[in-house]
Amino acid sequence: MASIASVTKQFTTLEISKNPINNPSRPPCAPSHLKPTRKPPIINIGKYDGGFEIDNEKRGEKVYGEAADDLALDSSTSRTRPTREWKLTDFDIGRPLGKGKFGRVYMVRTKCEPNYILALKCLYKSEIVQSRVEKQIRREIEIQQNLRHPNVLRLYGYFHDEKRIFLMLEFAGQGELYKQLSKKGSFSERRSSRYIDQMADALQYLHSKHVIHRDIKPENLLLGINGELKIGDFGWSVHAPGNRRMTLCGTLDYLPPEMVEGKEHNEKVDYWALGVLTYEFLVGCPPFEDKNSANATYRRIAKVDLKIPPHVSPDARDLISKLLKYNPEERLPLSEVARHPWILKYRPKSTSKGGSEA
Ligand SMILES: Nc1ncnc2c1ncn2[C@@H]1O[C@H](COP(=O)(O)OP(=O)(O)OP(=O)(O)O)[C@@H](O)[C@H]1O
Repeated sequence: MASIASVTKQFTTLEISKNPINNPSRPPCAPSHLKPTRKPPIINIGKYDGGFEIDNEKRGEKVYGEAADDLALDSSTSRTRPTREWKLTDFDIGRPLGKGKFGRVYMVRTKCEPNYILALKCLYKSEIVQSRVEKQIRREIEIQQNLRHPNVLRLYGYFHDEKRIFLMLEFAGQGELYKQLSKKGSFSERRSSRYIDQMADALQYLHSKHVIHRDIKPENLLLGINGELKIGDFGWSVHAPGNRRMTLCGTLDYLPPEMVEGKEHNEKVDYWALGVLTYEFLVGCPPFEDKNSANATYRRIAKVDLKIPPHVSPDARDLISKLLKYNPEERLPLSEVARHPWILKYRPKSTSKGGSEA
């Protein structure tokens, strides 16, 4: 097992080469990965000063966004280098935003002017080593740090101390999409269509960068301050320049037939997941869910045993069934998803795809 010192060394020397992620080996997924536990340890990253809420106009603070490249890592060169060294004392620590498997996420504000607000994710190195996910976390950082898209959560940089790794993330002001879906049960056709439009755009961007996400599901989606969708978790993604990968991973309900059957797969796994997501938004549960057993779900996926409830509109039904095709090559390409009547019907005329009037 790797030592904390070796993880520290990895993060000290983390640099982005021209082809950084050419060996995305991952330990075979145990069933526990397919059914993630949601009981992370409680970890403190330091003094909590009582917190602050966003009130940008009054305080003159900026929410860390597209224009905040002055604080981000400089990726203009092939070897990404920090434009400055960050440390915990550079931030005022605000309210906790949530807990993950390896640590807590806090809203923070940079002490230096202008006062940017962002999310600081703290990961304990000992937990990472214990769970043997060093490579996975490293890959997640390498991938996410190089992505720039309005519907992909930005990772501005990272720093670490002896015990912890801190990720400087774009602040997603409206929190988790999953929570809203649980609260509402399902989304309207308009809202679902707006999200799927943004997802398709983000996935097209990722695939153009040879990144396959492989773990699209509501739990991995956040919402920005204007309700725009943000893909926020790259823990299972791979950088696959022209390669097909054999490893089985992803969330059970979102696995495509080729992965269930242990076959090779490519970026079209994300097309399938987009179909599952569309269904779950509209219906409130994933299409092949079988609460009796995982095997029953696998069987339903392999047969593409798809039953769409009658309340789903014909256009949405058409899109779902064109994405949920057994043969990956027959799945509707993302460029055509963007032109599908169900997407065009709800796309605002004048605005870009970035926002969502949920
Ligand atoms: N950038 C962010 N902006 C706002 N809230 C966030 C942000 N990142 C995370 N959160 C909140 O913090 C919680 C924990 O996030 P984290 O990414 O650590 O864990 P997770 O995605 O729930 O699980 P896992 O540890 O399996 O990745 C999220 O569920 C979310 O509520």
